Amino acid sequence: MSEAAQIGVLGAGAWGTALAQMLASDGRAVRIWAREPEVVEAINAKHENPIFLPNHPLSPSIVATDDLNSMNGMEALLVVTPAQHMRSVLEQLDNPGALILCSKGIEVSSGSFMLDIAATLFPDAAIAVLAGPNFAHEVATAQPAAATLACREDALWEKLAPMIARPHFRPYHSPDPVGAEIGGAVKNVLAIACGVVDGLGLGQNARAALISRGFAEMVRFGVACGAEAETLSGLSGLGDLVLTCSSESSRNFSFGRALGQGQSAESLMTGRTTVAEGAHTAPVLQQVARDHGVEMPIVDSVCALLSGETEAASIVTDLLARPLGSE
Ligand SMILES: NC(=O)C1=CN([C@@H]2O[C@H](COP(=O)(O)OP(=O)(O)OC[C@H]3O[C@@H](n4cnc5c(N)ncnc54)[C@H](O)[C@@H]3O)[C@@H](O)[C@H]2O)C=CC1
Ligand SMILES: O=C(CO)COP(=O)(O)O
Repeated sequence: MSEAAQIGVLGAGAWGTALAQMLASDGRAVRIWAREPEVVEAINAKHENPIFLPNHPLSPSIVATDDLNSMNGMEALLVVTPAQHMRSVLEQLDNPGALILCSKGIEVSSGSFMLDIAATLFPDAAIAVLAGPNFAHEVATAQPAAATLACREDALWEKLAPMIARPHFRPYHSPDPVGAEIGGAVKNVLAIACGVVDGLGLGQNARAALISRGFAEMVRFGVACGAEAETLSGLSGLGDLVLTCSSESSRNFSFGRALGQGQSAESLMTGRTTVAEGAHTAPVLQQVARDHGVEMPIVDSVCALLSGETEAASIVTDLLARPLGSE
């Protein structure tokens, strides 16, 4: 029997489950909250999560629960719900300990970043952001990965880093949680655009151009929202952008690819159990960017495609037809 868990994971989708497995890879006790009773049952009885992370055996030191109350009072709690559900889940806690935000998105109903939601709900809590180029299935199989663990206070980094670091998972400190979370939220929308280009068969040059110009949008937006440009050049910004824009393992890239191949956004969203965060974030990102006076033409194109206002083929023509200017 292992000791009581000091670290918890809120949300047992692919990423929450993979993080729990990474944390438990040295036998440490980890408690994970799952929304679905069948996920709780499968993790506890069979040490697997066939719904959200199939074919990955899990450590028996991971204990799942459907009781949110039992997630209070832990030393650290990784928050890994989809962005649109983070508020409603966190609202049910009253004393969650240090929060490590791992969701990548902007709340549609309020235009809020995850950091702002968590800080409003728990003004006294220590809050960090964990973000980087990290596909769940690779982290779950202990393939090497690195991520940004961003928090303003050095003391919090010193407390959390040894709780999170494992031989195959290396966190790097950043003092800029705003930048770390913006990189993760924006890259999902840009990955949809890269998927569209792939689905249309437009080639590698076009994709590299989109990644570079998308990164310029990310930096403009981030800096306008108070991020450091340096953070956006790191793991949680450029690193995650490159990963997500280059692989069919990305749900956002695959979503965009299907759009590029002619499927509608509506049909791709219907009945979906896994999350393509960029599809939710795109319109609210566009709005927040406009509020800050920031131009994001690639994000605008993704929004037009998602709303059915334009077709996949014409978004690329429209981008190429923009007035010529400096890089
Ligand atoms: N999968 C990955 O490789 C990575 C995912 N992320 C981020 O982690 C977050 C979670 O994504 P995944 O774990 O991949 O999810 P997933 O797509 O594997 O699973 C969907 C999740 O949504 C939850 N859910 C559905 N309806 C809900 C509701 N009403 N209230 C609360 N939860 C609800 C389900 O319980 C499940 O945990 C996202 O923001 C994603 O961008 C970050 C890094 C890597
Ligand atoms: O955030 C991720 C990798 O860092 C996962 O990307 P997708 O949500 O597009 O699968």
